[in-house]
Amino acid sequence: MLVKHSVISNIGRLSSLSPSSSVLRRQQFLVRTLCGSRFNPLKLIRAMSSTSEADAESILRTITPSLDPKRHKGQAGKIAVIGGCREYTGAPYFAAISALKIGADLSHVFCTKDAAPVIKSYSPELIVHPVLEESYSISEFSEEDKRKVQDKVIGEVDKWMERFDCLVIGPGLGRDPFLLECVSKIMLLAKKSNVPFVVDGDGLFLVTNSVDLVKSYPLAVLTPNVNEYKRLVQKVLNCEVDEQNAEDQLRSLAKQIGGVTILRKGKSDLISNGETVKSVSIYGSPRRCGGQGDILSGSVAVFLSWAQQLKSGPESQKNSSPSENPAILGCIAASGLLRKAAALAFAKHKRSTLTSDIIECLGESLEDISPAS
Ligand SMILES: NC(=O)C1=CN([C@@H]2O[C@H](COP(=O)(O)OP(=O)(O)OC[C@H]3O[C@@H](n4cnc5c(N)ncnc54)[C@H](OP(=O)(O)O)[C@@H]3O)[C@@H](O)[C@H]2O)[C@@H](O)CC1
Ligand SMILES: Nc1ncnc2c1ncn2[C@@H]1O[C@H](COP(=O)(O)OP(=O)(O)OP(=O)(O)O)[C@@H](O)[C@H]1O
Ligand SMILES: [Mg+2]
Repeated sequence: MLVKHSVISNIGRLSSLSPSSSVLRRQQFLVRTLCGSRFNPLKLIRAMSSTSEADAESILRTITPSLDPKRHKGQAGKIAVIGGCREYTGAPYFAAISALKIGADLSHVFCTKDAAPVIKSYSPELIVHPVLEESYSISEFSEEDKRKVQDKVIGEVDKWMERFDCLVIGPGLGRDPFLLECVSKIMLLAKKSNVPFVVDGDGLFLVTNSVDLVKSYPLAVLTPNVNEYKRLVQKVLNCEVDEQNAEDQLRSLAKQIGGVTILRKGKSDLISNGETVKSVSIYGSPRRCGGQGDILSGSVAVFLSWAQQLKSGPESQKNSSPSENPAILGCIAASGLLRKAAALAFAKHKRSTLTSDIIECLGESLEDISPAS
């Protein structure tokens, strides 16, 4: 037992973990492992050192590009949100406007015809394409005409695909079967063009039922909330969510889906691509108003694009770009910034804090970490 105690304290010194609640849970799990009959110090050391609280602020500083007058419109990011239907117009708006507020140059929304005028009315900054169709609008069509409509939808998105740095698929998409079939074809197009995509909201409903759509695509990021994560774990790992062993389960899930990046939202955000697991536990806000996940998905798209630019740009030759993969960096940066902005918005608005208030604080929060000049 003495040996076990010294192993624990040495691991404690070796690991640079900060005392977030997920880390505490993990330590409790490890102590249980230690006291159990199958004590394996090597396994324990590996487990202890594999999850760490990410330094989100330092990553934000590294990947946020400077505002160079030589750069032209588009270079700071062209994002497209695929979402917005009769029921939900707020979610795609939140994701698309957050991308602009962080610093992307252009933000598009591909939504249904009904949702488009509403989304346009929220902001003249967004480029809104009323191209998606739901079953009710084609219910009288023959199978052949339905095919034609589908081809037209895909064609409209395809015209733009190569120009986008990242897609956000799912905020306010709804679950209409015809619409989701079109969206699965849009995912195939994105993969063909090597365009990264973030899957959120109803996009995760689609992917959970057809995991092959994202399997082994390294440029896919999934951002499930509690419910969406539960459904994904049940479908892919065929078991229930294990809170006591959250990091290892997340790693297995990401690995099982072929190394996609998963950002599991919660009290602490946990991020894994099947290899490393990082956490972001910066204190955000106690308000749980709807739409904060939409800010997150739009933000991941921008930061992922910036991290990827850094990796492929001249900085990478100077060995000054971070070694971590751009999807992981994008998730850490987005989670850190959202939490900072939520804290700032809450300080100002308290109980009446809304998602729009948090969006208003994105710029100030990023400025605090990475000043424009
Ligand atoms: N303004 C807009 O247009 C917005 C539109 N949105 C869009 O809506 C679509 C559906 O997305 P979603 O998130 O509402 O669906 P889902 O995850 O099934 O949750 C549904 C229910 O699950 C529960 N629940 C949730 N969290 C929980 C927790 N931690 N722990 C326990 N239970 C929890 C809770 O149920 P309740 O407590 O009411 O029983 C909750 O109501 C999607 O397209 C999304 O993008 C949103 O982005 C918001 C802003
Ligand atoms: N219990 C919590 N404590 C602190 N922060 C949280 C908590 N739950 C979620 N968050 C933060 O809020 C953000 C949005 O997560 P949430 O679980 O609300 O997503 P969502 O349900 O998809 O939101 P949306 O309403 O946009 O669909 C995450 O980045 C996470 O950091
Ligand atoms: Mg959501």
